[in-house]
Amino acid sequence: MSSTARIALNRPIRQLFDYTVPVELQLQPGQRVHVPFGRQKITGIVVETGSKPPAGITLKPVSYALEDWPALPAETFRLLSWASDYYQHPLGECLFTALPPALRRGQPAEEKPEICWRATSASPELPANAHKQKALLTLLQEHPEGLSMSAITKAGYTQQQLKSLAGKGLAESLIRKPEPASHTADSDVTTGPTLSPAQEKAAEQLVEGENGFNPCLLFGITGSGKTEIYLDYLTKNLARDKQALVLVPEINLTPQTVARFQRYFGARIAVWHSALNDRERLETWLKIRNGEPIILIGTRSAALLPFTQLSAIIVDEEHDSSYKQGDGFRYSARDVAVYRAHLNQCPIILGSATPSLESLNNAKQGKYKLVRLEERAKNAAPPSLSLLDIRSRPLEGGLSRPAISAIQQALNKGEQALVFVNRRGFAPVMMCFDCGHTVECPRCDTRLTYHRRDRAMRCHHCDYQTAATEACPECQSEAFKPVGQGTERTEDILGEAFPDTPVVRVDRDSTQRKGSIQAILKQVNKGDPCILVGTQMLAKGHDFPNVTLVVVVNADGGLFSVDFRAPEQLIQTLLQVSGRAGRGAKPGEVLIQTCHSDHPLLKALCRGNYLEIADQLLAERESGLLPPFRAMAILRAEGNTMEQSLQFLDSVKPMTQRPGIETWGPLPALIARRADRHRAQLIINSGSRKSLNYLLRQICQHLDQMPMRPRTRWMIDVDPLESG
Ligand SMILES: Nc1ncnc2c1ncn2[C@@H]1O[C@H](COP(=O)(O)OP(=O)(O)OP(=O)(O)O)[C@@H](O)[C@H]1O
Ligand SMILES: [Zn+2]
Repeated sequence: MSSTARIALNRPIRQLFDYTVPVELQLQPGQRVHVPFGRQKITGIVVETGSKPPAGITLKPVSYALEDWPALPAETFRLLSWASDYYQHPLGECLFTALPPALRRGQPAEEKPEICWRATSASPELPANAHKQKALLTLLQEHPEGLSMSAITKAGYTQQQLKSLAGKGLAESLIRKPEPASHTADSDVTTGPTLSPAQEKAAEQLVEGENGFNPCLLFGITGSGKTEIYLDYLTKNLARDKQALVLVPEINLTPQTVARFQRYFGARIAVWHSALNDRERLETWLKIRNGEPIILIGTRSAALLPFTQLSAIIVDEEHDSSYKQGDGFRYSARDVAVYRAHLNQCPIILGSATPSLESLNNAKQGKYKLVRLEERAKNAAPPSLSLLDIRSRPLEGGLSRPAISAIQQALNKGEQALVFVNRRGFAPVMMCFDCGHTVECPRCDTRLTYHRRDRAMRCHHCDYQTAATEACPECQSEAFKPVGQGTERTEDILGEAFPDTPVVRVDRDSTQRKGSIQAILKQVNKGDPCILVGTQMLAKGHDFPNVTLVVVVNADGGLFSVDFRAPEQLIQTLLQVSGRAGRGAKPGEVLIQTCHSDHPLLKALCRGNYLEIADQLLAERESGLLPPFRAMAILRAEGNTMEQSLQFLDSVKPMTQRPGIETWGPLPALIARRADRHRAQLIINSGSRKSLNYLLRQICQHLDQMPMRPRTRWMIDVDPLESG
């Protein structure tokens, strides 16, 4: 009799599928197989073999195995199974996130030779108006080694244009073999500065104590040289044949970090982030799966890759909210990484100048070792912070006189200034001063942001946009004006105030083009006087030695939010952006404009003691029965009407009425309507993680069996970062 296997598919359903296994196939968990599913044949992953098939059903057989080894080795498989249960996300989708797109589609797990294109020696005879083709031909001629199709499209040309050239015999294809993985010769590798005594002490503390699982929270102020510590740690402790994972919030923003790692480890460094193409992903994935001694620097999803020799993990800026996936499989890469270190019995370093309250609390409870670094590298002093009350001051485009003159002084001294604005676009609101009309998104409960550069009104919550108008669309009045500050507006004001100084804007809009952030960083790092204007993109990890002044245009956004995490996030952002000042030889100054200069949180911020603030916030969380003192999950519903969403959650609520569980709601979400979906939420809290997990599992089972009205979607968010 043939045996059976349970297979996970890449489908959003909490269900596995049984198949018979032909006798000649030896299957093991984690292996990729091809299976019939309905009328299709699709890729599946073996979860269990030798399982008992349900009685009375004739099973279809597995078609074949895609390879005779498990794409997901045992440790990765266990990690993802744990995550599936912890986050209540279907196992199939969890397992498939650990595969590169090519392998999800069922392509072979091997590096494909790459098809490249080059110019032939034929003499060009192109029509005079074929400008694009001519330009493409020139590009190909400049690259005799050949260009891949993806490089050609990235340069702005189409497949059609290439085909035309090939049709005329002007371009030809060639096959380029993947380069063999080069192992770095020792001579390529340099080391960095010697550690300062304070860094030395921290580095020693990191390795003290037990081998094996040894989580450390490296709490080092901004500019204290945490990256140097990571490098030193890996140099001394990572064996030459082992793998390490270095998680970073956003790789593209800080290309210098990768460059620093490469200086130490040369070709051992690989990167993993969303801008890689399918081919690059497959290549890196294979190296990791094959156990090559890679040090992988990657964003969120790197935490799920199939390492087989993992023996150290570093999570830089561990407080950063981009570690949490916001939709689908809502995992926290930081928390998954901690669990993974536990599975591997290997050390993990969580580093930050503003650690999350979760991690600080773990340190307080002795679960993590707290290692502190309280001085800046290179003898730089921490920046001095002060509040600028703007209630009674005239503002010019959101900037007060003292802020403008501080910028002037910095520029006079040949230094750079950074102005932080928490919104992109020109202004968050357009308002008519005659009839009071404001322009709202037709699909969301939000106002449209005015983008003057593109003459557009855009919703930052859905993809809606419309042309901007000069007059009020309601009463045609000319008194139709922008209200509030966005980066574009601040950029304009600064350009007028300082006509002889370059003003560089850094936000999602200005950095969309590939390479633009690199160009910006290059300009700033030349060190000539300039003014940087930008969103929290500027707060993250940058090391600009000549920035001595940071101005925060308005700090008040997070002070009165209903989201319980808002104060923590506000303080973290303000301290991180402040930390960009005075990292070189010259001292740094930070001016924070606010209408609430007597707010205790902001006053504490100016004393610069993050631990004091964190303790205060932790005390508030404890008395409010909030995380990290409670385990929290949110059941969210999205329906065609708010009533429908609330009713749905009301119908689930009775299931949660049991000892040890508290619920809040159901209530409409902070932005109740988004892209025409009406959103409501039920917050579920428990003092016991286990009880919460058990309850969530029951809720999922119950809801999976419920006949649902079409268009009412529900999802569970465990350890949510947004609760508004
Ligand atoms: N021991 C040292 N000697 C000389 N320079 C150092 C030393 N350690 C670090 N530096 C330099 O100090 C600067 C700040 O270091 P780094 O970027 O690692 O700080 P960080 O702690 O990661 O900061 P942040 O949290 O603000 O991003 C860098 O330019 C780095 O090269
Ligand atoms: Zn919208």
